[in-house]
Amino acid sequence: MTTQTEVPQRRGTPQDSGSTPVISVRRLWKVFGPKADQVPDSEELCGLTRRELMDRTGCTAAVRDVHFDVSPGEVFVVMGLSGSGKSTLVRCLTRLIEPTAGEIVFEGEDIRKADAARLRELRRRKFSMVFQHFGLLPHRRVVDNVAFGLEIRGMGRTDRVKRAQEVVELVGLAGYENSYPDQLSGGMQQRVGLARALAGDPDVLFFDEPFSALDPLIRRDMQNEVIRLHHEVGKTMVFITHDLSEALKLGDRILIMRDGKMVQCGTGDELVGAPADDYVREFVKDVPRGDVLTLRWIMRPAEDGDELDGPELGPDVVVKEATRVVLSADKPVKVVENGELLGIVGDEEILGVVAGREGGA
Ligand SMILES: Nc1ncnc2c1ncn2[C@@H]1O[C@H](COP(=O)(O)OP(=O)(O)OP(=O)(O)O)[C@@H](O)[C@H]1O
Repeated sequence: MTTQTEVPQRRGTPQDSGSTPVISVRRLWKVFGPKADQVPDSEELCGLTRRELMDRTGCTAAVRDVHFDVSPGEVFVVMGLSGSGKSTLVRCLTRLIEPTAGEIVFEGEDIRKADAARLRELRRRKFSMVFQHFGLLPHRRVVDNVAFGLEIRGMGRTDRVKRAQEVVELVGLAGYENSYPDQLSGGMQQRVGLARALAGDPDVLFFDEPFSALDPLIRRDMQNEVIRLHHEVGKTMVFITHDLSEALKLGDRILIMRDGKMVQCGTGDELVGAPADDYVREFVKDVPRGDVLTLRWIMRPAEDGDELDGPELGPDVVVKEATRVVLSADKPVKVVENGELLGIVGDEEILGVVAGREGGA
């Protein structure tokens, strides 16, 4: 039996692709094991598979030559199967794990050069993490868990309780301020985790498989919660998951990893419409294509004889949302961007998606 991957509606992409990246990663390596730092510099060792490298040197290359940029306000998802290097990669970004080689620039600052004091400062003020195992302090009430980071920063009690109260309300936990973690369900505990991460008003939120331990309905609620919060607070987010539907739902862009290497980095429609290889193709094969592909992927050039006075839609409209307009129009829909006619879409193209005939995967 094949299961269809659920793909809820993606929201609009907020990132401004022309802006300076918040995080910029170049040639990043993390190798565990003896003489790890020799690996990235050795053409011969770099060419080995993970298994061969382990057999030859006893080293595991968890992250291999990864590069990407994260734009301000973007939700950037790192996706891959267990052991593909997601957690190691994201922990390298905040130097919870020391990278072996490569460059990580955060808001213009070379993170690899930061000393211990600067790293502490960055972790307190600029980064926040939300983990799968919520990491709440059991003997502290919700409000004091949320205020914990502010306390460490030295904020006075009145101010930190006021701020904690605001974020408790923001994540929908008003009324539970005085509860203890073990009095809350898993989903609610993770809301406390979210509130705690937001309390210090960080520049980037890192999520390490935060919802993996939650049951599917709660998980869906929490995904929607992240989308809502993202709309409200507009934070840059880096989100690890092994779940494609979660990646497609949350991610403006998705980096797919395999064996420590990046296989493809792109928007959901790029991964589905133009998978980089068979590995990605296999990943995305059960995605309902009409939910992800946009008109850009299915339009055809206008030809002589096409009637060009039909309705207009933009190229980034998702096929599912365009279906009604296209099928009810008696002329092809024009795909127009900045006044320029890019192509047309008629019943044929829409039905092609339904039948899985359009190009790409
Ligand atoms: N401290 C370590 N020492 C040696 N090898 C490690 C260490 N941490 C991770 N690895 C190895 O690095 C590889 C990547 O691990 P990582 O935990 O980053 O993957 P992941 O994609 O996050 O997997 P999961 O979803 O299971 O957490 C794995 O082969 C893992 O065994």
